[in-house]
Amino acid sequence: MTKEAIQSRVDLGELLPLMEEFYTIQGEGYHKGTAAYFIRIGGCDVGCHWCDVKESWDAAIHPPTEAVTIADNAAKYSDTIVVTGGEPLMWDMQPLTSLLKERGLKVHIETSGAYDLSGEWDWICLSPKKRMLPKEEVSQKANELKVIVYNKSDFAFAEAQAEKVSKDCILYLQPEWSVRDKMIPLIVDYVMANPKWKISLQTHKYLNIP
Ligand SMILES: C[S@@+](CC[C@H](N)C(=O)[O-])C[C@H]1O[C@@H](n2cnc3c(N)ncnc32)[C@H](O)[C@@H]1O
Ligand SMILES: Nc1nc2[nH]cc(C(=O)O)c2c(=O)[nH]1
Ligand code: SF4
Ligand SMILES: [Mg+2]
Repeated sequence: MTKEAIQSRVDLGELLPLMEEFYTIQGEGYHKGTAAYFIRIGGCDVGCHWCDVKESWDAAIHPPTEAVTIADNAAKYSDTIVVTGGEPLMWDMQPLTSLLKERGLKVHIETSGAYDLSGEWDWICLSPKKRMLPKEEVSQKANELKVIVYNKSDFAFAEAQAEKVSKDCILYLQPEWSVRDKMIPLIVDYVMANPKWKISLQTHKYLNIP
């Protein structure tokens, strides 16, 4: 395929810059503890300074991979698939998610919501970022809102984001990993004072699994 042909198939979402895929336990949020196959798509320009997957940011270093190959492979491992990144919504997720749904799989996304919603999802985890606020449609359709708490100002940001989600959306505060010892006590106090929120921890890091 020529460079142009590859690019036009990436633009259609038929090829996706695949960084890695792995079978593990969902560590975070509502589905934590559930075995799931993770598909990590490269490319993100949101620029969180504490991002734990900065190697994902440059899409150009991740090979354009057939969505059908990704779906066929994922189906061998699990009935629950988590599409993450990078920022998966930078790409058209319709081809990949319809291939996963055709195979009878439950399809979840981890997203900042900074790009328009594409794809068919059984579960949307929205983790909004101040630098690039979520699109309204993603906020409205989110099943869980997972706000990362790096400093005290993130509580006010979390409340503002909670105004934009549906009434059924489950609300989580998750400590940023590098400051967890400092922020966990503040999050504990905040959740006890504001019990519409729950705590989410990156339990996979405590379990030493991917
Ligand atoms: C790496 S991101 C990829 C998906 C998407 N770009 C997003 O931010 O939602 C996956 C999840 O990890 C969270 N995350 C990333 N770095 C983190 C860190 N250092 N501490 C806690 N959570 C982090 C993100 O907020 C997001 O919920
Ligand atoms: N086990 C595990 N759970 C996760 N939940 C969200 C993750 C992500 O990076 O999107 C993640 C991850 O990287 N590993
Ligand atoms: S939006 Fe997600 S992948 Fe992008 S920098 Fe932030 S945490 Fe990392
Ligand atoms: Mg992760």
